[in-house]
Amino acid sequence: MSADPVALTRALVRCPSVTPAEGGALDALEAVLRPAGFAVDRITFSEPGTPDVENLYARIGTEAPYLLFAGHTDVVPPGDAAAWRHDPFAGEIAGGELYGRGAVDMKGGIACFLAAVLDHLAANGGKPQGSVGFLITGDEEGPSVNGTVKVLEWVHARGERFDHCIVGEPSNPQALGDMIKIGRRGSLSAIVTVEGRQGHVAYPDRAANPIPVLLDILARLTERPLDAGNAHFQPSNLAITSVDVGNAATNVIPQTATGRFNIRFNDEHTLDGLKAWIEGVAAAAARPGITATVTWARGNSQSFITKPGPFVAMVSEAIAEITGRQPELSTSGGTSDARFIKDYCPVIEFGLVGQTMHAVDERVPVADLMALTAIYRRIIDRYFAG
Ligand SMILES: N[C@@H](CCC[C@H](NC(=O)CCC(=O)O)C(=O)O)C(=O)O
Ligand SMILES: [Zn+2]
Ligand SMILES: [Zn+2]
Repeated sequence: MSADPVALTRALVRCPSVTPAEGGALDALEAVLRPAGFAVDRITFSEPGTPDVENLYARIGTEAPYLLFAGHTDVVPPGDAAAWRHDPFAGEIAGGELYGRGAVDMKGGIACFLAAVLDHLAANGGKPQGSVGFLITGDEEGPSVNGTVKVLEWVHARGERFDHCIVGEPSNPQALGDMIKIGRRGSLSAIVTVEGRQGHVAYPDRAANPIPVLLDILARLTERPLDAGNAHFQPSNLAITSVDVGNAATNVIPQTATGRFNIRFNDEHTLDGLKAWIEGVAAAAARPGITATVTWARGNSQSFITKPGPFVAMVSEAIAEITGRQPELSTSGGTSDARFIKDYCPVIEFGLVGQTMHAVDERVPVADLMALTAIYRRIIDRYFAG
Protein backbone atom coordinates (compact mmCIF):
# COMPACT_ATOMS: atom_id res chain seq x y z
CA MET A 1 0.00 0.00 0.00
CA SER A 2 1.16 3.52 -0.76
CA ALA A 3 0.13 7.04 0.15
CA ASP A 4 -2.26 7.05 -2.79
CA PRO A 5 -5.78 7.27 -1.29
CA VAL A 6 -7.30 5.47 -4.28
CA ALA A 7 -4.92 2.50 -4.00
CA LEU A 8 -5.44 2.45 -0.22
CA THR A 9 -9.22 2.46 -0.60
CA ARG A 10 -9.09 -0.33 -3.18
CA ALA A 11 -6.87 -2.44 -0.96
CA LEU A 12 -9.26 -2.00 1.97
CA VAL A 13 -12.41 -2.64 -0.09
CA ARG A 14 -10.84 -5.90 -1.28
CA CYS A 15 -10.81 -7.13 2.34
CA PRO A 16 -14.18 -8.82 2.99
CA SER A 17 -14.59 -7.39 6.48
CA VAL A 18 -18.33 -7.84 6.91
CA THR A 19 -18.95 -7.14 10.57
CA PRO A 20 -17.50 -8.57 12.79
CA ALA A 21 -14.90 -10.20 10.48
CA GLU A 22 -11.50 -8.51 10.29
CA GLY A 23 -11.15 -9.76 6.72
CA GLY A 24 -7.52 -8.60 6.41
CA ALA A 25 -8.43 -4.89 6.65
CA LEU A 26 -6.55 -4.22 9.90
CA ASP A 27 -3.57 -6.22 8.56
CA ALA A 28 -3.57 -3.94 5.52
CA LEU A 29 -3.56 -0.81 7.70
CA GLU A 30 -0.85 -2.17 10.00
CA ALA A 31 1.32 -2.94 6.95
CA VAL A 32 1.30 0.78 6.09
CA LEU A 33 1.36 2.26 9.59
CA ARG A 34 4.35 0.33 11.01
CA PRO A 35 6.85 1.25 8.27
CA ALA A 36 5.70 4.88 8.62
CA GLY A 37 6.84 4.85 12.27
CA PHE A 38 3.56 4.26 14.09
CA ALA A 39 3.47 2.09 17.21
CA VAL A 40 0.62 -0.31 16.45
CA ASP A 41 -1.47 -2.34 18.89
CA ARG A 42 -3.99 -4.94 17.81
CA ILE A 43 -6.53 -5.52 20.55
CA THR A 44 -9.28 -8.14 20.58
CA PHE A 45 -12.16 -7.70 23.00
CA SER A 46 -14.74 -10.32 23.98
CA GLU A 47 -17.93 -10.38 25.96
CA PRO A 48 -20.42 -13.20 26.43
CA GLY A 49 -23.27 -13.01 23.96
CA THR A 50 -21.35 -10.84 21.49
CA PRO A 51 -18.81 -11.67 18.80
CA ASP A 52 -15.09 -11.23 19.51
CA VAL A 53 -13.87 -8.11 17.75
CA GLU A 54 -10.41 -7.13 16.54
CA ASN A 55 -9.43 -3.47 16.84
CA LEU A 56 -6.34 -1.45 15.92
CA TYR A 57 -4.76 1.45 17.79
CA ALA A 58 -1.75 3.25 16.32
CA ARG A 59 0.14 6.33 17.40
CA ILE A 60 3.10 8.32 16.20
CA GLY A 61 4.63 10.92 18.51
CA THR A 62 4.53 11.15 22.28
CA GLU A 63 3.78 14.83 22.82
CA ALA A 64 0.68 17.02 22.82
CA PRO A 65 -1.28 18.12 20.93
CA TYR A 66 -2.72 14.74 20.12
CA LEU A 67 -5.04 14.50 17.08
CA LEU A 68 -6.92 11.19 16.92
CA PHE A 69 -8.63 9.82 13.82
CA ALA A 70 -11.36 7.28 14.55
CA GLY A 71 -13.19 4.95 12.24
CA HIS A 72 -14.23 1.42 11.41
CA THR A 73 -13.18 -1.15 8.84
CA ASP A 74 -16.19 -3.41 9.38
CA VAL A 75 -18.90 -3.09 6.75
CA VAL A 76 -22.53 -4.09 6.42
CA PRO A 77 -23.25 -7.15 4.22
CA PRO A 78 -23.47 -6.43 0.47
CA GLY A 79 -26.84 -8.15 0.10
CA ASP A 80 -27.32 -9.82 -3.28
CA ALA A 81 -23.87 -9.44 -4.91
CA ALA A 82 -25.46 -10.18 -8.28
CA ALA A 83 -27.48 -6.95 -7.97
CA TRP A 84 -24.26 -4.92 -7.96
CA ARG A 85 -22.80 -3.46 -11.16
CA HIS A 86 -19.37 -4.60 -9.91
CA ASP A 87 -18.27 -7.19 -7.35
CA PRO A 88 -18.74 -5.50 -3.94
CA PHE A 89 -15.28 -6.64 -2.80
CA ALA A 90 -13.28 -6.01 -6.00
CA GLY A 91 -12.71 -2.26 -5.74
CA GLU A 92 -13.43 -1.75 -9.45
CA ILE A 93 -13.18 1.75 -10.89
CA ALA A 94 -15.68 2.65 -13.60
CA GLY A 95 -16.80 6.04 -14.87
CA GLY A 96 -14.50 7.77 -12.38
CA GLU A 97 -16.08 6.02 -9.39
CA LEU A 98 -14.66 3.32 -7.11
CA TYR A 99 -17.28 0.67 -6.33
CA GLY A 100 -17.44 -1.54 -3.29
CA ARG A 101 -18.89 -2.15 0.13
CA GLY A 102 -17.25 0.32 2.50
CA ALA A 103 -16.13 2.68 -0.29
CA VAL A 104 -17.78 5.61 1.54
CA ASP A 105 -18.67 3.96 4.88
CA MET A 106 -15.89 4.21 5.71
CA LYS A 107 -12.80 2.59 4.22
CA GLY A 108 -12.46 5.51 1.82
CA GLY A 109 -12.37 7.97 4.73
CA ILE A 110 -9.69 5.94 6.52
CA ALA A 111 -7.60 5.73 3.35
CA CYS A 112 -7.81 9.51 2.82
CA PHE A 113 -6.73 10.31 6.38
CA LEU A 114 -3.90 7.79 6.20
CA ALA A 115 -2.68 9.20 2.87
CA ALA A 116 -2.88 12.74 4.29
CA VAL A 117 -0.87 11.78 7.39
CA LEU A 118 1.80 10.02 5.33
CA ASP A 119 2.13 13.11 3.11
CA HIS A 120 2.35 15.35 6.19
CA LEU A 121 5.02 13.15 7.77
CA ALA A 122 7.01 13.01 4.53
CA ALA A 123 7.01 16.81 4.40
CA ASN A 124 7.94 17.20 8.09
CA GLY A 125 10.89 14.92 8.71
CA GLY A 126 8.79 11.85 9.47
CA LYS A 127 7.39 13.12 12.80
CA PRO A 128 4.43 15.32 13.77
CA GLN A 129 4.85 18.34 16.08
CA GLY A 130 2.72 16.41 18.57
CA SER A 131 0.94 13.08 18.10
CA VAL A 132 -1.36 11.53 15.52
CA GLY A 133 -3.34 8.38 16.27
CA PHE A 134 -5.70 5.95 14.61
CA LEU A 135 -8.46 4.17 16.55
CA ILE A 136 -9.97 1.70 14.11
CA THR A 137 -12.61 -0.76 15.19
CA GLY A 138 -14.30 -3.76 13.62
CA ASP A 139 -17.48 -3.26 15.64
CA GLU A 140 -19.23 -0.11 14.46
CA GLU A 141 -21.76 -1.84 12.23
CA GLY A 142 -22.26 -4.57 14.85
CA PRO A 143 -23.37 -4.35 18.47
CA SER A 144 -20.72 -1.71 19.29
CA VAL A 145 -19.80 -3.53 22.50
CA ASN A 146 -16.26 -4.81 21.80
CA GLY A 147 -15.05 -1.87 19.74
CA THR A 148 -14.42 1.83 20.20
CA VAL A 149 -15.88 2.02 23.70
CA LYS A 150 -13.42 -0.59 25.02
CA VAL A 151 -10.42 0.66 23.03
CA LEU A 152 -10.96 4.12 24.54
CA GLU A 153 -10.96 2.66 28.06
CA TRP A 154 -7.83 0.65 27.24
CA VAL A 155 -5.94 3.68 25.88
CA HIS A 156 -7.07 5.89 28.75
CA ALA A 157 -5.89 3.29 31.28
CA ARG A 158 -2.41 3.57 29.72
CA GLY A 159 -2.46 7.27 30.59
CA GLU A 160 -2.83 8.54 27.04
CA ARG A 161 -4.97 11.63 26.48
CA PHE A 162 -6.39 12.92 23.20
CA ASP A 163 -6.84 16.62 22.48
CA HIS A 164 -9.18 16.40 19.50
CA CYS A 165 -10.77 13.67 17.39
CA ILE A 166 -12.05 13.48 13.82
CA VAL A 167 -14.35 10.57 12.99
CA GLY A 168 -14.24 9.83 9.26
CA GLU A 169 -17.88 8.76 8.84
CA PRO A 170 -19.56 9.90 5.61
CA SER A 171 -20.95 13.15 7.01
CA ASN A 172 -21.92 14.90 3.76
CA PRO A 173 -25.49 14.45 2.42
CA GLN A 174 -24.96 15.52 -1.23
CA ALA A 175 -21.51 16.90 -1.97
CA LEU A 176 -18.11 16.94 -0.28
CA GLY A 177 -17.99 19.99 1.98
CA ASP A 178 -21.74 20.08 2.78
CA MET A 179 -21.66 19.15 6.42
CA ILE A 180 -19.63 18.57 9.56
CA LYS A 181 -21.39 16.64 12.30
CA ILE A 182 -20.70 18.39 15.59
CA GLY A 183 -22.95 16.18 17.69
CA ARG A 184 -25.58 13.51 17.52
CA ARG A 185 -28.99 12.82 19.00
CA GLY A 186 -29.20 10.18 21.70
CA SER A 187 -30.56 6.71 21.05
CA LEU A 188 -32.74 4.58 23.33
CA SER A 189 -33.96 1.13 22.34
CA ALA A 190 -36.63 -0.52 24.49
CA ILE A 191 -38.52 -3.80 24.60
CA VAL A 192 -41.97 -3.93 26.20
CA THR A 193 -43.14 -7.39 27.18
CA VAL A 194 -46.81 -7.76 28.05
CA GLU A 195 -47.81 -10.99 29.82
CA GLY A 196 -51.42 -12.10 30.00
CA ARG A 197 -53.09 -15.52 30.19
CA GLN A 198 -53.55 -17.84 27.24
CA GLY A 199 -57.05 -19.12 26.46
CA HIS A 200 -59.81 -19.89 23.97
CA VAL A 201 -61.04 -16.96 21.85
CA ALA A 202 -64.65 -18.08 22.43
CA TYR A 203 -64.16 -17.85 26.21
CA PRO A 204 -62.32 -14.53 26.62
CA ASP A 205 -63.33 -14.25 30.30
CA ARG A 206 -61.02 -17.22 30.99
CA ALA A 207 -58.07 -15.52 29.31
CA ALA A 208 -56.25 -12.18 29.59
CA ASN A 209 -55.27 -10.86 26.17
CA PRO A 210 -51.93 -8.98 26.23
CA ILE A 211 -52.31 -7.56 22.72
CA PRO A 212 -54.74 -4.65 23.41
CA VAL A 213 -52.52 -3.62 26.33
CA LEU A 214 -49.41 -3.60 24.16
CA LEU A 215 -51.25 -1.60 21.47
CA ASP A 216 -52.45 0.84 24.13
CA ILE A 217 -48.88 1.34 25.40
CA LEU A 218 -47.52 1.92 21.90
CA ALA A 219 -50.39 4.30 21.08
CA ARG A 220 -49.75 6.34 24.24
CA LEU A 221 -46.04 6.53 23.50
CA THR A 222 -46.65 7.83 19.97
CA GLU A 223 -49.77 9.99 20.47
CA ARG A 224 -47.90 13.32 20.39
CA PRO A 225 -44.56 14.60 19.11
CA LEU A 226 -41.78 14.33 21.67
CA ASP A 227 -40.69 17.92 20.94
CA ALA A 228 -40.29 20.37 18.07
CA GLY A 229 -36.50 20.32 17.92
CA ASN A 230 -34.37 23.36 18.73
CA ALA A 231 -31.54 25.46 17.37
CA HIS A 232 -29.01 22.62 17.66
CA PHE A 233 -31.08 19.48 17.06
CA GLN A 234 -33.83 18.15 14.83
CA PRO A 235 -37.02 16.93 16.61
CA SER A 236 -36.86 13.70 18.58
CA ASN A 237 -38.71 10.74 17.11
CA LEU A 238 -39.98 7.40 18.34
CA ALA A 239 -40.10 4.56 15.80
CA ILE A 240 -41.86 1.28 16.56
CA THR A 241 -39.56 -1.33 15.05
CA SER A 242 -41.32 -4.60 15.83
CA VAL A 243 -44.53 -6.07 17.29
CA ASP A 244 -44.24 -9.78 17.98
CA VAL A 245 -46.84 -12.27 19.17
CA GLY A 246 -45.88 -15.42 17.32
CA ASN A 247 -49.40 -16.79 17.40
CA ALA A 248 -50.30 -18.85 14.33
CA ALA A 249 -53.65 -20.08 15.72
CA THR A 250 -56.92 -18.29 14.89
CA ASN A 251 -58.71 -19.49 18.02
CA VAL A 252 -56.14 -18.88 20.76
CA ILE A 253 -55.59 -15.74 22.80
CA PRO A 254 -51.80 -15.64 23.25
CA GLN A 255 -49.91 -15.43 26.51
CA THR A 256 -47.32 -12.84 25.55
CA ALA A 257 -46.96 -9.85 23.23
CA THR A 258 -43.73 -7.94 22.70
CA GLY A 259 -43.12 -4.53 21.21
CA ARG A 260 -39.78 -2.94 20.33
CA PHE A 261 -39.07 0.68 19.58
CA ASN A 262 -36.22 3.14 19.29
CA ILE A 263 -36.17 6.80 20.24
CA ARG A 264 -33.72 9.24 18.68
CA PHE A 265 -33.77 12.17 21.06
CA ASN A 266 -32.30 15.65 21.32
CA ASP A 267 -31.09 17.58 24.34
CA GLU A 268 -34.65 18.37 25.44
CA HIS A 269 -34.56 14.87 26.96
CA THR A 270 -32.29 12.63 28.99
CA LEU A 271 -31.98 8.85 28.95
CA ASP A 272 -33.22 8.65 32.56
CA GLY A 273 -36.15 10.97 31.88
CA LEU A 274 -37.29 8.96 28.87
CA LYS A 275 -36.92 5.67 30.73
CA ALA A 276 -39.07 6.98 33.61
CA TRP A 277 -41.75 8.16 31.14
CA ILE A 278 -41.84 4.81 29.32
CA GLU A 279 -42.01 2.83 32.56
CA GLY A 280 -44.85 5.09 33.75
CA VAL A 281 -46.84 4.53 30.55
CA ALA A 282 -46.33 0.76 30.79
CA ALA A 283 -47.37 0.67 34.45
CA ALA A 284 -50.48 2.76 33.77
CA ALA A 285 -51.61 0.41 30.97
CA ALA A 286 -51.41 -2.77 33.08
CA ARG A 287 -54.75 -4.39 33.89
CA PRO A 288 -55.81 -7.13 36.30
CA GLY A 289 -54.00 -10.32 35.27
CA ILE A 290 -51.86 -8.49 32.71
CA THR A 291 -48.37 -7.11 33.43
CA ALA A 292 -46.11 -4.93 31.28
CA THR A 293 -42.36 -4.83 31.81
CA VAL A 294 -39.75 -2.76 29.98
CA THR A 295 -36.16 -3.80 29.29
CA TRP A 296 -33.46 -1.70 27.66
CA ALA A 297 -31.16 -2.73 24.80
CA ARG A 298 -27.37 -2.31 24.96
CA GLY A 299 -25.63 0.74 23.58
CA ASN A 300 -28.14 3.42 24.52
CA SER A 301 -26.60 6.89 24.51
CA GLN A 302 -27.25 10.53 25.41
CA SER A 303 -27.28 13.31 22.88
CA PHE A 304 -24.14 15.44 22.71
CA ILE A 305 -22.77 18.46 20.97
CA THR A 306 -19.21 19.71 20.48
CA LYS A 307 -19.51 23.47 20.92
CA PRO A 308 -18.10 25.31 17.91
CA GLY A 309 -14.71 26.88 18.75
CA PRO A 310 -11.25 27.24 17.21
CA PHE A 311 -10.97 23.55 16.23
CA VAL A 312 -14.32 23.45 14.42
CA ALA A 313 -13.52 26.83 12.80
CA MET A 314 -10.15 25.56 11.55
CA VAL A 315 -11.73 22.40 10.07
CA SER A 316 -14.53 24.44 8.45
CA GLU A 317 -11.99 26.79 6.91
CA ALA A 318 -9.92 23.92 5.48
CA ILE A 319 -13.06 22.39 3.94
CA ALA A 320 -14.17 25.72 2.48
CA GLU A 321 -10.75 26.38 1.00
CA ILE A 322 -10.62 23.03 -0.83
CA THR A 323 -14.27 22.60 -1.81
CA GLY A 324 -15.56 26.19 -2.03
CA ARG A 325 -18.42 25.16 0.29
CA GLN A 326 -19.05 26.48 3.78
CA PRO A 327 -20.00 23.32 5.71
CA GLU A 328 -23.17 23.30 7.75
CA LEU A 329 -22.55 22.38 11.40
CA SER A 330 -25.14 19.71 12.08
CA THR A 331 -26.28 17.07 14.55
CA SER A 332 -28.67 15.38 12.11
CA GLY A 333 -29.10 11.73 11.21
CA GLY A 334 -28.17 8.60 13.14
CA THR A 335 -25.56 8.09 15.80
CA SER A 336 -21.92 6.99 15.58
CA ASP A 337 -18.95 5.98 17.70
CA ALA A 338 -18.46 9.71 18.38
CA ARG A 339 -21.01 9.10 21.15
CA PHE A 340 -18.26 7.23 23.05
CA ILE A 341 -15.36 9.51 22.07
CA LYS A 342 -17.09 12.67 23.32
CA ASP A 343 -16.34 11.50 26.89
CA TYR A 344 -12.58 11.78 26.18
CA CYS A 345 -12.09 14.85 23.96
CA PRO A 346 -13.92 17.23 21.61
CA VAL A 347 -15.00 15.22 18.57
CA ILE A 348 -16.36 16.06 15.12
CA GLU A 349 -17.24 13.92 12.12
CA PHE A 350 -16.20 14.71 8.57
CA GLY A 351 -15.78 12.23 5.74
CA LEU A 352 -17.12 11.38 2.30
CA VAL A 353 -20.63 11.75 0.82
CA GLY A 354 -23.05 9.25 2.36
CA GLN A 355 -25.57 8.89 -0.50
CA THR A 356 -24.72 5.25 -1.29
CA MET A 357 -23.74 3.96 2.18
CA HIS A 358 -25.31 0.57 3.03
CA ALA A 359 -26.84 0.48 -0.50
CA VAL A 360 -26.25 -1.72 -3.55
CA ASP A 361 -23.50 -0.14 -5.71
CA GLU A 362 -21.92 1.79 -2.85
CA ARG A 363 -19.33 3.95 -4.57
CA VAL A 364 -17.13 7.00 -4.26
CA PRO A 365 -15.95 9.39 -6.97
CA VAL A 366 -12.16 9.16 -7.28
CA ALA A 367 -12.19 12.99 -7.28
CA ASP A 368 -13.79 12.95 -3.82
CA LEU A 369 -11.02 10.70 -2.49
CA MET A 370 -8.41 13.16 -3.77
CA ALA A 371 -10.31 16.17 -2.39
CA LEU A 372 -10.92 14.62 1.03
CA THR A 373 -7.22 13.74 1.27
CA ALA A 374 -6.38 17.38 0.50
CA ILE A 375 -8.82 18.56 3.19
CA TYR A 376 -7.42 16.20 5.81
CA ARG A 377 -3.87 17.22 4.85
CA ARG A 378 -4.73 20.89 5.35
CA ILE A 379 -6.35 20.13 8.71
CA ILE A 380 -3.30 18.17 9.88
CA ASP A 381 -0.86 20.85 8.66
CA ARG A 382 -2.81 23.61 10.43
CA TYR A 383 -3.31 21.55 13.58
CA PHE A 384 0.41 21.03 14.07
CA ALA A 385 1.28 24.56 12.98
CA GLY A 386 -0.47 25.57 16.19
N1 LIG B 1 -24.66 -0.61 15.29
C1 LIG B 1 -24.49 0.29 16.34
C2 LIG B 1 -24.44 1.73 15.92
C3 LIG B 1 -25.50 2.12 14.93
C4 LIG B 1 -25.12 3.41 14.33
C5 LIG B 1 -26.07 3.85 13.26
N2 LIG B 1 -25.47 4.94 12.58
C6 LIG B 1 -25.77 5.22 11.31
O1 LIG B 1 -26.56 4.56 10.66
C7 LIG B 1 -25.11 6.45 10.72
C8 LIG B 1 -26.09 7.20 9.90
C9 LIG B 1 -25.75 8.67 9.84
O2 LIG B 1 -24.59 9.01 9.75
O3 LIG B 1 -26.68 9.48 9.94
C10 LIG B 1 -27.39 4.31 13.84
O4 LIG B 1 -27.66 5.51 13.94
O5 LIG B 1 -28.18 3.44 14.21
C11 LIG B 1 -25.49 0.12 17.46
O6 LIG B 1 -26.64 -0.16 17.18
O7 LIG B 1 -25.09 0.32 18.60
ZN1 LIG C 1 -19.90 4.09 9.29
ZN1 LIG D 1 -22.64 2.25 8.34
